[in-house]
Amino acid sequence: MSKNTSEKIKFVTSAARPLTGELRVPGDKSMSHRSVMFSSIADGTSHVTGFLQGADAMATLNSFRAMGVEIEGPVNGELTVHGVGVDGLKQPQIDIDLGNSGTSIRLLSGLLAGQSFPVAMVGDASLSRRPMGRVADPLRLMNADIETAEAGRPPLKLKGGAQLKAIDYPTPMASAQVKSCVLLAGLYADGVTRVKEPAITRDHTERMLSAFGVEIGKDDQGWISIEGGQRLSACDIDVPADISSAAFFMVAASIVPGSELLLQHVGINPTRTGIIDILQLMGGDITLENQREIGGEPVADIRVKAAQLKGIHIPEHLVPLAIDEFPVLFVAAACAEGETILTGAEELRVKESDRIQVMADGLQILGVDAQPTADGMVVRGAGLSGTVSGGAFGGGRVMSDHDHRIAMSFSVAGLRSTAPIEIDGCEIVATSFPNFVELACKAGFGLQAVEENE
Ligand SMILES: O=C(O)C1=C[C@@H](OP(=O)(O)O)[C@@H](O)[C@H](O)C1
Ligand SMILES: C=C(OP(=O)(O)O)C(=O)O
Repeated sequence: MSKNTSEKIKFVTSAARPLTGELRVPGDKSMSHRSVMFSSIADGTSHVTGFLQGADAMATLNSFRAMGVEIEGPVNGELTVHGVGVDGLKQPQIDIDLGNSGTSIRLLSGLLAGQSFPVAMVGDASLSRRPMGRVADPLRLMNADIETAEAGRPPLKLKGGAQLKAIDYPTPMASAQVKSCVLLAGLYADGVTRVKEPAITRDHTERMLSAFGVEIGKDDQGWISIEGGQRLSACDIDVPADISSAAFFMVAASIVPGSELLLQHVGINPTRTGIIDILQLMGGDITLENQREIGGEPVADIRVKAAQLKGIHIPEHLVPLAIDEFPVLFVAAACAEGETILTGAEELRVKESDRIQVMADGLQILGVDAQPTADGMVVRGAGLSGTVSGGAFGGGRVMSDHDHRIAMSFSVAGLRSTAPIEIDGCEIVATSFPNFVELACKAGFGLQAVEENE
């Protein structure tokens, strides 16, 4: 598959065999972004291994290069970053282009709000539709001069030169990006900045800042605190495989009878393991092996065997812990016996696409009874026997809406489809999982990436 996202690629599924073997999916996207951000503003030279060489993390990396940071690599996931210190970034000569990446633009707004220079951040058509008021609001409370386009959308313009002041900020939504934005701005603020979230979200910012020597507190009321003026000391970061990428294979091996896959070296931070909990509640056969801790993050090999899944009402407290996995969980639900109900997941509507609507549209095209709701979906599963001889999906042509996770989720649906599924707009898969087709085919998928002539 091409990494050039300007080429149009469609995926076409075909007959699969049971999925077997051992594989390592690419590095965690959230940690890859943070590894570059934090090592760039650290004192000294940091080494990163396991870095995700996907378009989103590369957008973050290129923005620090544009701000004068010398970065060697990535070569085979290895980077050497010559940190410039918290006050060493330089004004970029161009607008920073963050492509498709919400994490990049939202974390960078916090990190750059306290710099002495102005900066403008832009993105692709999808990012340009996503809400930025959620970061602009707290940053304004901290005294940042930040401008958004109409309705709080990108581009984002930071004037620079503001002396930030510390705030106490209860985030209105469960969002690690908003929490991280405020904490990173807090690094540049006078006093102690505190953030409290309505539900626990991924804590890679807190863990990785600690690894760089920053003191981060958390009290028993859930307030996370950071004192401004701290410096970061260079360190080495080993990024484990991304559980959000492993999720496609967890569902795939669960729904194809006779499958058994071992997913190696996957990050199992408890703020990310909602996918495992939900699949287990549905009857999935998933076990963790060789659990260990690497660089302050828990890691394991994950063994997944085929199982007859059953429908459940997904507990709402698991929603933020599996927030990126719902597109593929809807595919699992379509193969389960009975009804699966998702509620409390309205955040899915403001991701790279409206993941509730786009998945419901595609599932309906494939013959699945999937009803979107304001904050989730109701999916009536086909069970093991399926609609036709083991199939849970009919074939058809579905849209990814240029959303990487939707494209990969419908590829997983192809494993239990009675006819080929054609998925449009799959060049976007390169944002998080550039070698998806190669690994999927190695495991037993029938999947082809085809260049589309418009
Ligand atoms: O902080 C992060 O790295 C991320 C946080 C989540 O977004 P929200 O903060 O919008 O929930 C998640 O969906 C995204 O893929 C990565
Ligand atoms: C939501 C996602 O990423 P981001 O917000 O960084 O674009 C994702 O990868 O599913």
